[in-house]
Amino acid sequence: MHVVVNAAMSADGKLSSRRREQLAISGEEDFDRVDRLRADSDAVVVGVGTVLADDPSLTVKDETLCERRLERGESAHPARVVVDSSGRTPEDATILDDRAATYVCLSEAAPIDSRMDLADHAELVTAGEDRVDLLRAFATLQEQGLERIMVEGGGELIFSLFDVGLVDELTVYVGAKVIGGRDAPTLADGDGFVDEFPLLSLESVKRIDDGALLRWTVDS
Ligand SMILES: NC(=O)C1=CN([C@@H]2O[C@H](COP(=O)(O)OP(=O)(O)OC[C@H]3O[C@@H](n4cnc5c(N)ncnc54)[C@H](O)[C@@H]3O)[C@@H](O)[C@H]2O)C=CC1
Ligand SMILES: Nc1nc(O)c(N)c(N[C@@H]2O[C@H](COP(=O)(O)O)[C@@H](O)[C@H]2O)n1
Repeated sequence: MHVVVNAAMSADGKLSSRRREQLAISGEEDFDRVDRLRADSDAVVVGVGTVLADDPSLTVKDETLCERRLERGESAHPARVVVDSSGRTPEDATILDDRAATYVCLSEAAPIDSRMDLADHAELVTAGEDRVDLLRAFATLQEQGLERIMVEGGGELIFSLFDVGLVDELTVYVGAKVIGGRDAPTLADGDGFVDEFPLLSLESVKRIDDGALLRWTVDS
Protein backbone atom coordinates (compact mmCIF):
# COMPACT_ATOMS: atom_id res chain seq x y z
CA MET A 1 0.00 0.00 0.00
CA HIS A 2 1.21 3.53 -0.80
CA VAL A 3 -0.37 6.44 1.08
CA VAL A 4 -0.13 9.99 -0.26
CA VAL A 5 -1.50 12.88 1.78
CA ASN A 6 -2.48 15.79 -0.46
CA ALA A 7 -3.88 19.04 0.88
CA ALA A 8 -3.94 22.75 0.17
CA MET A 9 -3.01 25.22 2.87
CA SER A 10 -2.79 28.99 3.09
CA ALA A 11 0.58 30.70 3.34
CA ASP A 12 0.10 30.57 7.14
CA GLY A 13 -0.61 26.83 7.21
CA LYS A 14 -4.42 26.74 7.49
CA LEU A 15 -6.67 24.27 5.64
CA SER A 16 -9.76 26.43 6.09
CA SER A 17 -11.01 29.33 8.21
CA ARG A 18 -12.20 29.11 11.81
CA ARG A 19 -15.72 28.65 10.37
CA ARG A 20 -14.51 25.33 8.89
CA GLU A 21 -16.35 26.04 5.66
CA GLN A 22 -14.93 24.73 2.39
CA LEU A 23 -12.49 27.29 1.04
CA ALA A 24 -10.77 27.26 -2.36
CA ILE A 25 -7.04 27.60 -1.65
CA SER A 26 -5.93 25.82 -4.82
CA GLY A 27 -6.28 27.57 -8.17
CA GLU A 28 -7.52 26.02 -11.41
CA GLU A 29 -4.21 24.36 -12.35
CA ASP A 30 -3.80 22.82 -8.90
CA PHE A 31 -7.37 21.49 -8.87
CA ASP A 32 -6.57 19.83 -12.23
CA ARG A 33 -3.48 18.23 -10.65
CA VAL A 34 -5.61 17.01 -7.71
CA ASP A 35 -8.08 15.52 -10.19
CA ARG A 36 -5.24 13.59 -11.90
CA LEU A 37 -4.00 12.36 -8.53
CA ARG A 38 -7.52 11.13 -7.67
CA ALA A 39 -7.71 9.40 -11.07
CA ASP A 40 -4.43 7.59 -10.34
CA SER A 41 -5.66 6.38 -6.93
CA ASP A 42 -7.63 3.33 -5.83
CA ALA A 43 -9.24 5.24 -2.95
CA VAL A 44 -9.63 8.81 -1.68
CA VAL A 45 -9.83 9.11 2.11
CA VAL A 46 -11.20 11.88 4.35
CA GLY A 47 -12.19 12.23 7.99
CA VAL A 48 -15.82 12.73 8.95
CA GLY A 49 -14.96 16.33 9.96
CA THR A 50 -14.35 17.02 6.28
CA VAL A 51 -17.59 15.31 5.25
CA LEU A 52 -19.56 17.39 7.77
CA ALA A 53 -17.81 20.63 6.75
CA ASP A 54 -17.57 20.23 2.97
CA ASP A 55 -20.01 17.52 1.88
CA PRO A 56 -17.45 16.50 -0.79
CA SER A 57 -18.08 14.16 -3.72
CA LEU A 58 -14.42 13.05 -4.01
CA THR A 59 -15.07 11.96 -7.61
CA VAL A 60 -12.87 12.55 -10.67
CA LYS A 61 -14.15 15.64 -12.47
CA ASP A 62 -12.46 15.27 -15.89
CA GLU A 63 -14.45 12.80 -18.01
CA THR A 64 -11.37 11.90 -20.08
CA LEU A 65 -9.64 10.74 -16.89
CA CYS A 66 -12.73 8.65 -16.00
CA GLU A 67 -12.68 7.09 -19.48
CA ARG A 68 -8.99 6.22 -19.12
CA ARG A 69 -9.75 4.49 -15.81
CA LEU A 70 -12.50 2.46 -17.51
CA GLU A 71 -10.09 1.53 -20.34
CA ARG A 72 -7.67 0.23 -17.69
CA GLY A 73 -10.44 -1.99 -16.33
CA GLU A 74 -10.98 0.22 -13.26
CA SER A 75 -14.19 1.84 -12.05
CA ALA A 76 -14.79 5.37 -13.38
CA HIS A 77 -13.98 6.85 -9.95
CA PRO A 78 -11.75 5.67 -7.12
CA ALA A 79 -13.44 4.33 -4.00
CA ARG A 80 -14.23 6.88 -1.30
CA VAL A 81 -13.39 6.24 2.33
CA VAL A 82 -14.66 8.11 5.41
CA VAL A 83 -12.94 7.66 8.78
CA ASP A 84 -15.86 8.11 11.15
CA SER A 85 -15.58 6.62 14.66
CA SER A 86 -19.17 7.08 15.78
CA GLY A 87 -21.10 6.98 12.50
CA ARG A 88 -21.76 10.71 12.12
CA THR A 89 -21.78 10.65 8.31
CA PRO A 90 -25.23 12.02 7.35
CA GLU A 91 -27.40 9.63 5.34
CA ASP A 92 -27.81 12.29 2.65
CA ALA A 93 -24.07 13.02 2.36
CA THR A 94 -22.93 13.27 -1.27
CA ILE A 95 -20.19 10.76 -0.56
CA LEU A 96 -22.89 8.10 -0.05
CA ASP A 97 -24.36 8.55 -3.55
CA ASP A 98 -24.05 5.74 -6.09
CA ARG A 99 -21.37 7.35 -8.27
CA ALA A 100 -18.54 5.40 -6.65
CA ALA A 101 -17.97 2.69 -4.09
CA THR A 102 -17.80 4.07 -0.54
CA TYR A 103 -16.31 2.60 2.63
CA VAL A 104 -17.11 4.02 6.07
CA CYS A 105 -14.56 3.07 8.73
CA LEU A 106 -16.25 2.95 12.15
CA SER A 107 -15.22 2.07 15.68
CA GLU A 108 -17.10 -0.43 17.84
CA ALA A 109 -18.71 2.58 19.57
CA ALA A 110 -20.78 3.48 16.48
CA PRO A 111 -24.49 3.03 17.36
CA ILE A 112 -26.42 0.28 15.63
CA ASP A 113 -28.92 2.75 14.09
CA SER A 114 -26.16 4.67 12.32
CA ARG A 115 -24.62 1.40 11.15
CA MET A 116 -27.90 0.26 9.65
CA ASP A 117 -28.44 3.58 7.84
CA LEU A 118 -24.87 3.68 6.50
CA ALA A 119 -24.90 0.01 5.47
CA ASP A 120 -27.55 0.83 2.84
CA HIS A 121 -25.06 3.04 0.99
CA ALA A 122 -21.55 1.92 1.94
CA GLU A 123 -19.30 -0.95 2.91
CA LEU A 124 -18.67 -0.76 6.66
CA VAL A 125 -15.24 -1.46 8.16
CA THR A 126 -15.09 -1.71 11.96
CA ALA A 127 -11.72 -1.27 13.67
CA GLY A 128 -10.97 0.12 17.12
CA GLU A 129 -12.93 0.47 20.34
CA ASP A 130 -13.82 4.18 20.64
CA ARG A 131 -11.82 5.59 17.77
CA VAL A 132 -11.01 4.13 14.39
CA ASP A 133 -7.81 2.07 14.60
CA LEU A 134 -6.20 3.36 11.41
CA LEU A 135 -3.65 0.55 11.07
CA ARG A 136 -6.36 -2.10 11.18
CA ALA A 137 -8.80 -0.13 9.02
CA PHE A 138 -6.17 0.49 6.31
CA ALA A 139 -5.14 -3.19 6.42
CA THR A 140 -8.77 -4.10 5.70
CA LEU A 141 -8.88 -1.63 2.82
CA GLN A 142 -5.73 -3.23 1.41
CA GLU A 143 -7.37 -6.66 1.62
CA GLN A 144 -10.12 -5.18 -0.59
CA GLY A 145 -7.47 -4.41 -3.24
CA LEU A 146 -7.08 -0.70 -2.41
CA GLU A 147 -3.33 -0.12 -2.76
CA ARG A 148 -2.89 3.46 -4.02
CA ILE A 149 -4.40 5.63 -1.31
CA MET A 150 -4.84 9.40 -1.49
CA VAL A 151 -5.77 11.19 1.74
CA GLU A 152 -7.26 14.66 1.37
CA GLY A 153 -7.70 15.61 5.03
CA GLY A 154 -8.59 17.13 7.28
CA GLY A 155 -6.02 18.07 9.89
CA GLU A 156 -7.17 15.64 12.60
CA LEU A 157 -6.96 12.64 10.30
CA ILE A 158 -3.64 13.73 8.75
CA PHE A 159 -2.03 14.05 12.21
CA SER A 160 -3.26 10.57 13.21
CA LEU A 161 -1.93 9.00 10.02
CA PHE A 162 1.52 10.49 10.68
CA ASP A 163 1.23 9.35 14.30
CA VAL A 164 0.79 5.70 13.32
CA GLY A 165 3.37 5.87 10.53
CA LEU A 166 1.02 5.29 7.62
CA VAL A 167 2.07 8.24 5.42
CA ASP A 168 4.56 7.57 2.59
CA GLU A 169 4.32 10.89 0.77
CA LEU A 170 3.05 14.41 1.48
CA THR A 171 2.11 16.91 -1.22
CA VAL A 172 1.05 20.35 -0.07
CA TYR A 173 -0.12 23.19 -2.23
CA VAL A 174 0.69 26.47 -0.48
CA GLY A 175 -1.72 29.10 -1.75
CA ALA A 176 -1.32 32.86 -1.82
CA LYS A 177 -3.74 33.63 1.04
CA VAL A 178 -3.47 34.36 4.73
CA ILE A 179 -6.35 32.88 6.75
CA GLY A 180 -5.21 33.09 10.37
CA GLY A 181 -7.17 32.10 13.46
CA ARG A 182 -6.00 29.92 16.35
CA ASP A 183 -9.05 27.69 15.87
CA ALA A 184 -8.70 27.33 12.11
CA PRO A 185 -7.67 23.80 11.04
CA THR A 186 -4.03 23.29 10.09
CA LEU A 187 -2.38 20.56 8.04
CA ALA A 188 -1.75 18.40 11.12
CA ASP A 189 -3.86 19.06 14.22
CA GLY A 190 -4.61 16.32 16.77
CA ASP A 191 -2.51 16.43 19.95
CA GLY A 192 0.65 17.37 18.06
CA PHE A 193 4.08 15.81 18.45
CA VAL A 194 6.45 16.84 21.24
CA ASP A 195 9.30 14.54 20.21
CA GLU A 196 9.99 11.90 17.59
CA PHE A 197 8.68 14.30 14.96
CA PRO A 198 8.10 12.63 11.59
CA LEU A 199 10.88 13.78 9.27
CA LEU A 200 10.50 14.48 5.57
CA SER A 201 12.76 14.62 2.53
CA LEU A 202 11.95 17.33 0.02
CA GLU A 203 11.58 15.80 -3.46
CA SER A 204 10.36 18.77 -5.51
CA VAL A 205 9.11 22.35 -5.46
CA LYS A 206 7.00 23.71 -8.31
CA ARG A 207 5.25 27.00 -8.93
CA ILE A 208 1.54 26.43 -9.71
CA ASP A 209 -1.00 29.23 -10.17
CA ASP A 210 -0.03 31.84 -7.58
CA GLY A 211 1.39 29.36 -5.09
CA ALA A 212 3.87 26.51 -4.69
CA LEU A 213 3.51 22.75 -4.70
CA LEU A 214 5.85 20.99 -2.27
CA ARG A 215 6.36 17.24 -2.46
CA TRP A 216 8.04 15.33 0.34
CA THR A 217 8.61 11.66 1.05
CA VAL A 218 8.42 10.53 4.66
CA ASP A 219 11.68 9.24 6.14
CA SER A 220 11.36 5.73 7.53
N1 LIG B 1 -7.59 22.63 2.15
C1 LIG B 1 -7.66 21.32 2.05
O1 LIG B 1 -6.94 20.70 1.25
C2 LIG B 1 -8.63 20.57 2.89
C3 LIG B 1 -9.35 21.23 3.88
N2 LIG B 1 -10.18 20.53 4.71
C4 LIG B 1 -10.84 21.26 5.80
O2 LIG B 1 -10.49 20.62 7.04
C5 LIG B 1 -11.58 20.79 7.98
C6 LIG B 1 -11.95 19.44 8.54
O3 LIG B 1 -10.85 18.90 9.21
P1 LIG B 1 -10.96 18.29 10.68
O4 LIG B 1 -11.96 19.06 11.46
O5 LIG B 1 -9.59 18.19 11.19
O6 LIG B 1 -11.62 16.87 10.45
P2 LIG B 1 -11.13 15.52 9.72
O7 LIG B 1 -11.68 15.51 8.35
O8 LIG B 1 -9.69 15.29 9.92
O9 LIG B 1 -11.97 14.43 10.56
C7 LIG B 1 -11.63 14.21 11.92
C8 LIG B 1 -12.61 13.26 12.52
O10 LIG B 1 -12.34 11.94 12.03
C9 LIG B 1 -12.75 11.01 13.02
N3 LIG B 1 -11.71 10.03 13.32
C10 LIG B 1 -11.94 8.72 13.53
N4 LIG B 1 -10.84 8.08 13.84
C11 LIG B 1 -9.85 8.98 13.82
C12 LIG B 1 -8.47 8.87 14.04
N5 LIG B 1 -7.89 7.72 14.35
N6 LIG B 1 -7.75 9.99 13.96
C13 LIG B 1 -8.32 11.18 13.63
N7 LIG B 1 -9.64 11.34 13.38
C14 LIG B 1 -10.40 10.23 13.49
C15 LIG B 1 -13.08 11.79 14.29
O11 LIG B 1 -14.48 11.89 14.37
C16 LIG B 1 -12.48 13.14 14.02
O12 LIG B 1 -13.20 14.16 14.66
C17 LIG B 1 -12.70 21.44 7.22
O13 LIG B 1 -12.69 22.83 7.50
C18 LIG B 1 -12.33 21.21 5.74
O14 LIG B 1 -12.85 22.23 4.92
C19 LIG B 1 -10.35 19.17 4.58
C20 LIG B 1 -9.68 18.49 3.60
C21 LIG B 1 -8.76 19.13 2.69
N1 LIG C 1 -6.61 20.30 -3.05
C1 LIG C 1 -7.57 21.06 -2.46
N2 LIG C 1 -7.50 22.40 -2.57
C2 LIG C 1 -8.42 23.15 -1.94
O1 LIG C 1 -8.33 24.49 -2.05
C3 LIG C 1 -9.46 22.56 -1.23
N3 LIG C 1 -10.41 23.33 -0.61
C4 LIG C 1 -9.50 21.14 -1.19
N4 LIG C 1 -10.47 20.54 -0.51
C5 LIG C 1 -10.70 19.12 -0.60
O2 LIG C 1 -11.50 18.80 -1.75
C6 LIG C 1 -12.74 18.24 -1.30
C7 LIG C 1 -13.87 18.61 -2.22
O3 LIG C 1 -13.95 17.66 -3.22
P1 LIG C 1 -15.11 17.66 -4.34
O4 LIG C 1 -14.86 18.86 -5.20
O5 LIG C 1 -16.42 17.75 -3.63
O6 LIG C 1 -14.92 16.40 -5.09
C8 LIG C 1 -12.90 18.78 0.08
O7 LIG C 1 -13.75 18.04 0.89
C9 LIG C 1 -11.47 18.67 0.60
O8 LIG C 1 -11.14 17.34 0.91
N5 LIG C 1 -8.53 20.43 -1.79
